[in-house]
Amino acid sequence: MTVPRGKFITFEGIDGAGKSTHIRYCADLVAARGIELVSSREPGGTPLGEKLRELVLHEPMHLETEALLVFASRREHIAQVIEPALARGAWVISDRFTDASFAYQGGGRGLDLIKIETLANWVHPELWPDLTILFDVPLEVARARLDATRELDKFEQEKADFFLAARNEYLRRAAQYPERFRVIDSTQTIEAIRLQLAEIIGALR
Ligand SMILES: Nc1ncnc2c1ncn2[C@@H]1O[C@H](COP(=O)(O)OP(=O)(O)OP(=O)(O)O)[C@@H](O)[C@H]1O
Ligand SMILES: Cc1cn([C@H]2C[C@H](O)[C@@H](COP(=O)(O)O)O2)c(=O)[nH]c1=O
Repeated sequence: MTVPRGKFITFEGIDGAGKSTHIRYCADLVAARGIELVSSREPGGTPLGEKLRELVLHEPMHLETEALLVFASRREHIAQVIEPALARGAWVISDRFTDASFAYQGGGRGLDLIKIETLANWVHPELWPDLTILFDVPLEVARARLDATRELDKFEQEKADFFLAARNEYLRRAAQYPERFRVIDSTQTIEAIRLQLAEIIGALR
């Protein structure tokens, strides 16, 4: 008997938008349907990917090196985690994927979007998420949430212009791919966001 392929769901948003807060909740929604759920993140998700994450988040580097490293981490993540899980019918929720490269390396750092498109076509020509949930929030709100919590990494220390450009690129992609993206107004309460998420995840078959 052939197993139906699993669903690939990605969570996106600028740092502090609130995506990580909702991953466990969505994972539980999926698991409650009796579906195997794999929860992962980028950069990272594999032992090598986590080493690359440390470099990307903490070492200064050329913007193209940064782009190449996030795609190297992604290649490993797809080969070791995402594809095997989808093939056995599991659903995968990844905290970020290639839309983050468009937003951060493209929007934020100003890397030519054609180069990111080229890397995406090389690394995952056939694979795109079935659903991308974009947690959208004004920069001031995201910053206030971050400042209240932890020590900031290299990206989180970027200036307002970086995040404005990253947010704009996310919104541009959401408008370009409306069939894949769902945009959540992340200034709402956690409870209100959960209600929306339950509807979105519940509709995914
Ligand atoms: N809707 C919300 N209302 C109020 N506070 C929130 C909301 N969502 C998240 N928070 C709080 O904001 C902080 C940042 O949230 P979270 O870590 O989920 O953001 P994130 O988008 O995953 O950030 P990063 O990408 O940097 O990991 C946390 O302290 C969390 O409790
Ligand atoms: C996948 C990906 C991520 N980034 C950046 C975005 C964030 O600042 C960090 C990841 O940290 P998080 O708090 O776990 O979300 O990495 C990036 O610049 N490019 C990417 O492709």
